[in-house]
Amino acid sequence: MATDVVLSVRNLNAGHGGLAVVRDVDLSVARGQVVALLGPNGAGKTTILQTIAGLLPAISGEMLVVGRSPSVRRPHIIARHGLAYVPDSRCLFRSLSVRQNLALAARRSRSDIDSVFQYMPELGRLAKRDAGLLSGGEQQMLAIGRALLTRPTLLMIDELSMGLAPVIVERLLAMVRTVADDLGLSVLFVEQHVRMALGVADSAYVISHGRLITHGSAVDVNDQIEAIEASYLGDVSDASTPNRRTRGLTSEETTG
Ligand SMILES: Nc1ncnc2c1ncn2[C@@H]1O[C@H](COP(=O)(O)OP(=O)(O)OP(=O)(O)O)[C@@H](O)[C@H]1O
Repeated sequence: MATDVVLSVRNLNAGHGGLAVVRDVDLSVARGQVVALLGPNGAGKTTILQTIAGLLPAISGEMLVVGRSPSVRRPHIIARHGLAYVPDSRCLFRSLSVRQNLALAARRSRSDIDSVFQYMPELGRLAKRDAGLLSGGEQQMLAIGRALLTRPTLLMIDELSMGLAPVIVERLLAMVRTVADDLGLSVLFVEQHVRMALGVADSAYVISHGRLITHGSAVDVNDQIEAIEASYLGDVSDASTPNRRTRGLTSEETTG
């Protein structure tokens, strides 16, 4: 693996209970690159992230994640070596305060909690509030802040926009881009708001029914997106509000 590649996935077949839902997927993320993983519900995006994180076994294929091969027996190893994964459930300690949630993450890395507040001043003002009382956007910030305190080389975020209004998603995406640029962090994120995602990403992968249908620079994928939606992803004009999971990709034009 070239040193500037922090994630390399080749011919990945992955799924649940030995049944493949993801087939022959190739994917790579370079150091400092922000990469979007796009596709309709059920396409296999979460399965890919979970397999990369070592939470699901790969059926076949090769993966190097921050220089290591993920192992379901020891997923903490790649976490220790620089992978941070923010699942769509966010997994916060709801009865602990914002500061306590951050302190737990900062313990091992001895990171400075205040460095998170620099990027997310709202969280600083809410430091004493229980995580369970935060709004959805604030919870997502906390989940990302907590991940950043582990000083990752690669940050993976699943469904950043889950339950959030588009205006909040836009702010969070901009914040993620700024952090990536400032820290030289690589980011792989799953996002339903396609055009917003392409607005901040360097490159993107689009999957449908478990297969990669295209990838390229964000500009190139954006140029093809209408054809991609029409050919592979179905009509998005019936996409529901961004607060709900939708059948197709959510287009900002359809959600306001
Ligand atoms: N634990 C599981 N056991 C069996 N099948 C599963 C499990 N989790 C997901 N699947 C199936 O695997 C396929 C891919 O699901 P996955 O969650 O990876 O898709 P996704 O692209 O992340 O979708 P979404 O955008 O809705 O989160 C779906 O058909 C789903 O029903």
